[in-house]
Amino acid sequence: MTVSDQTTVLPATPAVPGPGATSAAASGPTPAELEARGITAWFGQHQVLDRVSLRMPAGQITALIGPSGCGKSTFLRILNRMHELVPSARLGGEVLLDGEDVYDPDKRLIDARRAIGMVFQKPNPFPAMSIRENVLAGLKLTGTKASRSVKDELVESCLRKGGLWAEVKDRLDAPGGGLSGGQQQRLCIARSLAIKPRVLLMDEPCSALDPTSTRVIEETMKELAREVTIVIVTHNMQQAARVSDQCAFFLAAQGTPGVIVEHGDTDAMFQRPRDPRTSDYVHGRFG
Ligand SMILES: Nc1ncnc2c1ncn2[C@@H]1O[C@H](COP(=O)(O)OP(=O)(O)OP(=O)(O)O)[C@@H](O)[C@H]1O
Repeated sequence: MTVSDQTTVLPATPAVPGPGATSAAASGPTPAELEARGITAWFGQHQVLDRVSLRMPAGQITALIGPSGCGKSTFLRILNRMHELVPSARLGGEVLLDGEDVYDPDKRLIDARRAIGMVFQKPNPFPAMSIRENVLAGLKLTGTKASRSVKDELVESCLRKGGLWAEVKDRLDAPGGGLSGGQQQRLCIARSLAIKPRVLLMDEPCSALDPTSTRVIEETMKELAREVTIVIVTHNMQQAARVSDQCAFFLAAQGTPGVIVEHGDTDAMFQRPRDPRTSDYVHGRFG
């Protein structure tokens, strides 16, 4: 996906701590396993994925890698039902969150988006809102009431988890738009965490950032993986090798939909790939 999604980040993650959430900030969410089974996807008549299956283990970081246009972002957006926002989009297959069908017609869309948050390529805080208001935006959007102390606790805990607290704790009322790009992205991560997702999807979250900010976000991701399963799309092979536990290599041969060529433990994928196409890709020989 080469465009950021300014309008859908909050509707994609609109959930909030439950009623009476006095320990909302203190109690951590539990990471969930996500499993895609036989995912096939289309935009109109254009089929972009063909029977893609992948298990993304709880509490681990799974990196989706592969050349441009092979369907990584589409796959990611299918995981939290954002694909269906595109009018021409269709899909087949199943997505299971800890064994429960994310697309079950009896389940509410909001629950899927609550459990499976998303961070986009381009940092997209609400620029005029304060840092504090940005973190709490999910609560505001859904009209959930919480006491000042609960909100304070939530703001601090999410900013700490996002690796931003030390840099902003003395200016929580300053506008989010005044932060650097890397800080804005960490603010977006904190905002996603405020609704306590069990899985966090990240679509090239560092591609607009400098190397220093990138490393800070990578450290943040590794810390977060203890409490939220992470699935990241990245074009940066070093990043995939540094942060992920598992990798899935997507490829779409000329004129055919994307498939997963190989997936598994990241070290093995980089050091002993089974498929020569994976070897060529991870060693920079194409893509
Ligand atoms: N909203 C859309 N409408 C129509 N076609 C789309 C849409 N989004 C993506 N596609 C097409 O689906 C295919 C897969 O795109 P996708 O963005 O998922 O690939 P990707 O692997 O994430 O690419 P990149 O690495 O460049 O972001 C491409 O052919 C793309 O043109």
